[in-house]
Amino acid sequence: MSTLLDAQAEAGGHLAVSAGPAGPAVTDEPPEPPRLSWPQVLRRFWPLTAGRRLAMAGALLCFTLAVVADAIGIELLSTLIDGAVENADLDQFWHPAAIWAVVTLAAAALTYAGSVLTASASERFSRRLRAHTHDHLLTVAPEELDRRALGDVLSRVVDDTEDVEHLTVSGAVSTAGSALAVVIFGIAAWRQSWMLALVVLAAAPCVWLLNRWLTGRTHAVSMRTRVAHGALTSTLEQSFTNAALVQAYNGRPAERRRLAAVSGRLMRARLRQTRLAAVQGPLTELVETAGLLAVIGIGVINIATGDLTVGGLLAFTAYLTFLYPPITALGQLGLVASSSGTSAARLVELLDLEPAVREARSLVVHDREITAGPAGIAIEGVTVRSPGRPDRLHDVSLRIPAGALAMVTGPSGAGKSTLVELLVRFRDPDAGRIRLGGRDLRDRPLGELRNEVTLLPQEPFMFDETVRDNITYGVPEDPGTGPISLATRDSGAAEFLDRLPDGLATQVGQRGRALSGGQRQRIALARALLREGSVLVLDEPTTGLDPQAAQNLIGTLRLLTARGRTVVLVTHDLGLTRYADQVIEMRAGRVHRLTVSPDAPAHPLDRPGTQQLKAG
Ligand SMILES: Nc1ncnc2c1ncn2[C@@H]1O[C@H](COP(=O)(O)OP(=O)(O)OP(=O)(O)O)[C@@H](O)[C@H]1O
Repeated sequence: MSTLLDAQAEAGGHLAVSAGPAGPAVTDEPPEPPRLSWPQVLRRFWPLTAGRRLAMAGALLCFTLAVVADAIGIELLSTLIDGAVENADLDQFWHPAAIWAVVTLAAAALTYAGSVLTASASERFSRRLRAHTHDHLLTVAPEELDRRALGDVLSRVVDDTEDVEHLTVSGAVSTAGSALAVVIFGIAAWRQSWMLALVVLAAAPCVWLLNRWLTGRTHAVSMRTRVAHGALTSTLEQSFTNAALVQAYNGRPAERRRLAAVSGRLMRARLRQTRLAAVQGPLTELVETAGLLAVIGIGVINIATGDLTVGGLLAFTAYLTFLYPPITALGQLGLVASSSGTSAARLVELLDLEPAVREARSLVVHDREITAGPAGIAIEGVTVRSPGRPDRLHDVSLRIPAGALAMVTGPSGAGKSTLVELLVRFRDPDAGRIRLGGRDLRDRPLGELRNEVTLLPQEPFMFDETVRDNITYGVPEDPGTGPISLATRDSGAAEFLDRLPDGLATQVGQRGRALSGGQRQRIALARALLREGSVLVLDEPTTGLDPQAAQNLIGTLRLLTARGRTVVLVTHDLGLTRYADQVIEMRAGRVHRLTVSPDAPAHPLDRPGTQQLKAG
């Protein structure tokens, strides 16, 4: 199987770079995908708002009504100034004041309702998008995920989904709300005095243009911040996951330099971002103050000519204060759209990764008569290509009878793990086919196939749960104590379970750190044995086992084959091959030699009377 070192070297990754004498070389970040425009983001992600659109529309309605209520409040301010204040008459105070209080209360309630509705829609959208992305990534070939920096993948699933939400749900609602607020306040101001309304509306483009100008500058910096942030996460992730190697090889100084380099980039980008943000506030305030002074100046002239009342002028200044926030928000729209558009592109890149294999379009069974047949495996002319390199497998044909114990051996890189990947359909062959019980693997529902063919991977993967949870992983219903005891006995796990502090309830820790390598191996084996599929594929299961445990494992596997299960075991341990019914020796992607024990079960497709199936 290709190793981590291979994968990292291929990806131009951490280890490859750190090997150089140049010191703190920093990995090149993969090029960022081109940013998506807002309409593109909406087209792509709008379907995920299904079921939330009513809440979004409700929120927009609430915000709009709140703006109308605010505009009525401003009108009432004008009435109060020109009536009660101008004439010093308390009688003219109570009625408008009461209405104003009610209207303000209504505006507050509407704003609250709008915020709650938006949050409910946006949080549910985020949850759905994260689940969708997570689910999709689990259909992608595991090696495709291994190729990428984990930190970067996590940042896309956690952070970029938030940005996409912003553009699709909360940002969409608030932008529509801001646009409506500008229209409503604009109309209300126009009704008071068209001349002052023109002044107010003339100031609006200035605020908008200023924010747009700043946006362009901020975008480049925020991109740099984002990239530097991703590099920092990846560097930390690689340092920590390779901590044992770093310590054993005195790699701390190199890691420190690497971290200093990426941290420095993040620091510089953040400082630039802060400087720009610090300029934005005062500049906006300057333009707003200029607008306010213009309104007051022209207002004073209008009051002198009798075209405007003091209340009217106060109303205008209030309109200005209410108008600028939505105008500013609209001006910053470009920034939000561009930074979220970048996030969306990063997310779409993950979502566009092709699943390793596809469900069959038609699950019609062609070989009806053998669907319930034994789980013999027929590998027919299978080739797996690797661009620019020799074929990983080349025209391999094999038959493994149901109930046989087949061992696959061969030097490193011979194609053993590639064969395993094909049997569990982590990928499909580029040519040829594999049949199980007579049916092409591609014609079976994936779920059914994965229940039928159990894989024991080379690496004993562990979740940070209890031993029991790890053993029963992937079993739909709690199997109960009996089958678990049987699996732990057959795998040899029972031997050490009693010595664990809480037996089956012991927490195994991150990646099973609380267990030894051999213990992890046996728990993984128990997990595989607990599953009831008719084929068991084991990739180097004896690594980490002592000779006695390896012998016991063979005994267990022989028990399984006696019960009719087919076992394919990849091993470098040639001492084990004498227990096999078939030994398949691979070399350079081809079957070099096939040794069949005389006692080996016959393949169902080779039995007389089943010849027609070969044609099917
Ligand atoms: N993801 C990959 N992309 C391209 N080529 C690959 C990939 N993984 C493996 N290979 C190549 O395919 C060939 C077969 O690799 P494979 O992992 O199947 O060998 P193996 O016999 O299992 O080796 P080992 O005993 O070291 O695990 C090798 O030449 C390897 O470099």
